Amino acid sequence: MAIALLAWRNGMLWLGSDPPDRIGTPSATNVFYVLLAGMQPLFASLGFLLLYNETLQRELHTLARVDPLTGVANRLALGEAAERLLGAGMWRGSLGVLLLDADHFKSVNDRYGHEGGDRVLLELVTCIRRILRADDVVGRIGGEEFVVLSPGTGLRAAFALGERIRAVVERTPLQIDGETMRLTVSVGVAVAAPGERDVAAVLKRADAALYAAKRAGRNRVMSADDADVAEAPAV
Ligand SMILES: Nc1nc2c(ncn2[C@@H]2O[C@H](COP(=O)(O)OP(=O)(O)OP(=O)(O)O)[C@@H](O)[C@H]2O)c(=O)[nH]1
Repeated sequence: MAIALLAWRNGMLWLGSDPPDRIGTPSATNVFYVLLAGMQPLFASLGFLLLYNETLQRELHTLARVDPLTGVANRLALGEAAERLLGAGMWRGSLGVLLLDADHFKSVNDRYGHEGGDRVLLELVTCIRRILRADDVVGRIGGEEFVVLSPGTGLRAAFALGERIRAVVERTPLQIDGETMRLTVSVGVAVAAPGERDVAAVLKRADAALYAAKRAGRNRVMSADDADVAEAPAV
C-alpha cells in the first residue's frame, strides 16, 4: 500500500499538469508522503526479517528430522512418516516395516575405531538406499539399527525386499582404511494391514522378528509370522 501511495504522489507531482501541492509546501499530504518515504527502509527490513525467519524455521524443521551421521530420517521423522503412511493405508494397501541391524558391529568399531565404524554405517545406508523405491522411507533409530517403511507392500514382498537388502549388503565389499571388509545385517519384517494404525505395535512385531533372526545366527531375514518369532520373548 505504501508503494502505491508513493507512486500516486510522485505521479501527481511529476506528471500532473496542476499538482495539488509542491513537495516543499507544508501540508498534511506532504507530511504523510515524507513519513511514508522515511519508513520505506523499515518496511523493507521487516519484510526481510520475516522472510529470513520463515527460512530458518523451515531449516530447523528439516534438521530436527535428519540423522546427522547418515542423512536419512531420524526417529522423529520415521514416526511421522509411519503415522502418515498408516493413515493412508486404507487406499494404499498394507505397509511393510523392516527393522535392520548390523551384525557384530561392536567388532567393527573395535577394529577400525568409532570413525571407521561411522564410515561403515554410511556405506551401509548407501547400499540400502540403492535398493529402495522412491516412495520407500529409510531411517536410523539407533546406533546400527535402521527401519525401512515400504508402502503398498504385503508380507511376501516385504520379506523379499529384506532378503534383497541382506544379500546386497553381504556381497558388497566395504573399503575402510585401505582394507576390504564385509558386513552382514539381520532383518525383522512385519506388515501393517490396511486400516491398522498402531505404529508401536507393528514395530514391536518387527523387533521380535529381528530378535529371532539374531538368535537364529544373524545374516538372515525373519518375518513376524515365522514360527520361531512367536516363541521369541518380546523385546
Ligand atoms: N561407529 C559407531 N558405532 C556405534 C554408534 N552407535 C552405536 N555404536 C556401536 O554399535 C555397537 C553395537 O553393539 P551391540 O549392541 O553389542 O551389537 P553388535 O556388536 O552389533 O552385535 P549384534 O547386534 O548382536 O550382532 C556398540 O559397539 C556401539 O558402541 C555410532 O553412531 N557409530
